[in-house]
Amino acid sequence: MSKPPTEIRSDSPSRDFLWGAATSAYQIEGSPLADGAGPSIWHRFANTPGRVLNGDTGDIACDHYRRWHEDVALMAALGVNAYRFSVAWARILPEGTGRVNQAGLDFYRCLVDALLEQGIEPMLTLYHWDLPEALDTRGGWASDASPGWFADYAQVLYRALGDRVRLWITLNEPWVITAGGYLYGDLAPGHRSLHETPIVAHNLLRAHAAALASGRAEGIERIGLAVNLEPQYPASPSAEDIGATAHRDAFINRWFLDPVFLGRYPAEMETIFGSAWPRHSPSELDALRAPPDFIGVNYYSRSVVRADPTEQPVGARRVRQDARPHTAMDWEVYPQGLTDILLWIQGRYGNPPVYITENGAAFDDPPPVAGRLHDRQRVAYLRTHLRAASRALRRGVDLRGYFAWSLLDNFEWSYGYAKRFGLVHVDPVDRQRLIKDSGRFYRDAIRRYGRGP
Ligand SMILES: N#[N+]C[C@@H]1[C@@H](O)[C@H](O)[C@@H](O)[C@@H]2O[C@H]12
Repeated sequence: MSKPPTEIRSDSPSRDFLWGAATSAYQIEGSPLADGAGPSIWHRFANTPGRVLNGDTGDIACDHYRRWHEDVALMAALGVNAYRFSVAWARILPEGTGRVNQAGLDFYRCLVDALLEQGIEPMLTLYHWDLPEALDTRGGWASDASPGWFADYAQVLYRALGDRVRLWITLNEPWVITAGGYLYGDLAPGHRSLHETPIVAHNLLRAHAAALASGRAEGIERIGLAVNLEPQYPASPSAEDIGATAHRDAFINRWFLDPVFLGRYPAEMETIFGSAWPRHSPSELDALRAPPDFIGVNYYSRSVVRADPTEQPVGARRVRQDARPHTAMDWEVYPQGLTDILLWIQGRYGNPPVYITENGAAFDDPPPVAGRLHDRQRVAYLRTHLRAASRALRRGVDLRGYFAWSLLDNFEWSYGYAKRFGLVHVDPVDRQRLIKDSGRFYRDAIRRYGRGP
């Protein structure tokens, strides 16, 4: 059995360092229309032929909607003291606004109560990509009304669960919501519009600010924003590659964090979008200033960047590092990038509290044999990235916790079930769960380092 990480310590600035696992509603729950729930854009998108690999959908997924108690027991067996999950908006408000579906609230209340009974801290993500279909027909995130819809939805949840849930996240990866759903079109709702993209991004930032304000009014004290961060490194010292790297860094890493912390967009955005970039007044920009109580960092890999005018709209492309290992997503395994991006946050935004809200890897796991699944590559990925997090901790980053992505093998969006990130294997036929070696490794790491003195 692999040794646990040798460098993670529990003497983080906050003694209640959280060791968790993360999931999202559409990726694990199944039963998307059960008990009065309305359809989401992912229910429609996945059931549209050609949108998802192998025609996979989240109609069953991990069947978590019916097996949630089993999964809470799994978490207890792993020894996690936190669990990050998302709420399916359309279970709570089937039409997106207005009528509340009590059965939806009851599901999440039962889940939260079961977590608390096991001493597991819930971290609730309000939005993880599954907009109610009813709101998409009213313009979705491109609608000027969308921030208000989101703030009202958030208020329903704050009032229903605010006495039990202490850690909230407004949006998961606004960059992916924007770029995947409205620019590149590989994610729901599948738009490909250069003009719509910055409008959506602006509305998401307005929505985050509105949900933060709504939470403050309800006495919620710890509200974060989860962002995908990918450190960018120039492929050469040439001015072209350095310039292209700065553009890609603005596009991926600073587009959303600069407005919420600094009240301004990166200067590169206007160059990237050209005439499609809207004119924002000073008051509109200042209204975006809504610093979260913590940043959720979703880290997977880095990019080595070369200038490429054919790669629009950024004019830059990632250069594959063939000499290094890659995951099944063809992402370079680069643990140092996690240390670097945590130190970047510390320096740029004044050392805010940070949780690593997602870190993990898809690999083509071997099949289970005799009740064991030896996912050695994932064990190595976790060990090296936990060490990378520890290096940032030792340099004063206010790191409060680490959430492995993911608890379960689950629905990987447009890849369907072809990409598996879980600490726990989910049988594709009967959905039986089996803790992988990586889950055992994580459990040992938590035992040895997570709850220490
Ligand atoms: N791809 N990939 C894995 C993982 C995805 O499954 C999550 O839903 C997202 O928050 C983020 O993209 C990361």
